[in-house]
Amino acid sequence: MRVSVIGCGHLGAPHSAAMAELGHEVIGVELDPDKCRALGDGIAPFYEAGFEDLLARHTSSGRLRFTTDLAEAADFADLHFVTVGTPLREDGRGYDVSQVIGAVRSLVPLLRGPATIVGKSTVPVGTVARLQEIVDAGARGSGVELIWNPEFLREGHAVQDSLFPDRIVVGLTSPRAREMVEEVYAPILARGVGLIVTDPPTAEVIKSAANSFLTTKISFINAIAEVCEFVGADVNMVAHAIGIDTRIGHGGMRPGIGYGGGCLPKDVAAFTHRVGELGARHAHELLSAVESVNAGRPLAAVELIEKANGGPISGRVIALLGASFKAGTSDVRDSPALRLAGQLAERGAVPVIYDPEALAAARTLYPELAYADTAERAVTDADLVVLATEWPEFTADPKLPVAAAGLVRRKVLVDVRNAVESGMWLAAGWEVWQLGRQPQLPEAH
Ligand SMILES: NC(=O)c1ccc[n+]([C@@H]2O[C@H](COP(=O)([O-])OP(=O)(O)OC[C@H]3O[C@@H](n4cnc5c(N)ncnc54)[C@H](O)[C@@H]3O)[C@@H](O)[C@H]2O)c1
Ligand SMILES: O=c1ccn([C@@H]2O[C@H](COP(=O)(O)OP(=O)(O)O[C@H]3O[C@H](CO)[C@@H](O)[C@H](O)[C@H]3O)[C@@H](O)[C@H]2O)c(=O)[nH]1
Repeated sequence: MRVSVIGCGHLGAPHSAAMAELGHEVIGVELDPDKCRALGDGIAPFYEAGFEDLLARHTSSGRLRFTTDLAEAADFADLHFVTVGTPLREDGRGYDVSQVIGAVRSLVPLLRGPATIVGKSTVPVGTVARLQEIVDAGARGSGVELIWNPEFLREGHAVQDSLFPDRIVVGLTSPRAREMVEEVYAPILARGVGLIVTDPPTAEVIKSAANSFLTTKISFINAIAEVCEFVGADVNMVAHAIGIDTRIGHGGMRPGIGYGGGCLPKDVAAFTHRVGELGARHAHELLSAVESVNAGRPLAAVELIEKANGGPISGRVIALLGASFKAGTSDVRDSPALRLAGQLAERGAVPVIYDPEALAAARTLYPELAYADTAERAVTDADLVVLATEWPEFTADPKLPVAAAGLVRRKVLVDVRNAVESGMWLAAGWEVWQLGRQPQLPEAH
């Protein structure tokens, strides 16, 4: 099939490469000329595990190319994915859907014959109905189908999640639209992946509900971490034990500094606002509590760091390992690690940040903070080491605690992601502090 992917950011770029991998001929449309050029040259404009290889393979095979010209894509493709951004509005009151509206409004008059538009951006309920009016008013003839196909991929796993999703959800209104979906995803569906076919408003709510549930689970375990601190219990053990119950499950329940990134914070904020507007009082109360727990996590981390330091941190040099919002990506949008760095700096400490992939992005966003080009340089002469993003090279490489032990002023690790294998740090003489747990001391090991 000939497909276009309009908006080649963290979702659209991996999606375009995944569509080429499925065997389609793909044209990606990206407004940003630098990003567009890099993608066309097979160079990923951001780090995403496995993406650059796939991109390079399909740009050189000729099955995947990129343009800034929407008209070229309109002429070329039969099916158009819309993957542009839906940031939070500046006043925080819901999404800014102007990129989505703008993309569809520009595309529709360019379509010369039957075509299918498949929206993947995350949008508030009611957006598809607005877009349908634009399609109905602007299409030159009949035969332009609009489908909503929310995306569930996680950054850091974008390629894998695009090619091997848990399920595919589509909101559509005609048998022809269903046929187009079945054709474009045929290789995935042939593996037995479930296709959930529903109406557009239900598809919209499914996406908002999924992200709201994920944040609820994270805030739930973080609230329990707070309880554990009061009573001297161990939140990691609690999460492990309750997760064995299959109704609860272990996935997405790692306690820590809270959720960040380009999706969960804005999606739950926008949905909370929307359910409030709708008058869904209980949903509003529930989601407001989820957000409130999350907003309190950086402070909980700062308090733990102060405890580990034995008092105020003003003047302390703090090595901060991690800047991206999670491991596996260079994305620093709404990064809890950088939020924490800001709070430490506000208290007079000197955070020195290292990240294996996100340094350039972090430097651009917060040029006023201090950075180091290696983990070793970041920890040199540090009073404390804070693990802020759970990259495996920090959590699971036994060489780091040994090397760092000889470079720091004090061997104190504060792991605000509850992610390290503490045994290797304890064995190298470190104290290990984690949220919702008692500190672990090397002599007790
Ligand atoms: N990032 C994820 O993992 C993920 C996962 C699922 C859903 N989503 C949703 O997907 C959407 C995109 O998210 P993202 O993280 O990729 O955002 P992003 O900001 O990284 O990418 C959006 C891209 O669209 C481009 N763009 C905007 N208008 C355009 C137009 N008219 N024509 C061509 N290009 C245009 C922008 O230049 C940008 O590169 C959002 O609604 C988001 O909530 C994202
Ligand atoms: O147990 C957990 C899991 C995640 N997080 C944090 O939560 C945030 C989001 O993590 P994750 O959900 O893995 O990453 P995203 O790539 O933002 O993906 C989410 O947002 C996407 C955009 O909507 C959806 O498509 C995905 O299904 C949804 O998981 C990050 O800061 C994580 O560190 C935790 O604190 N504890």
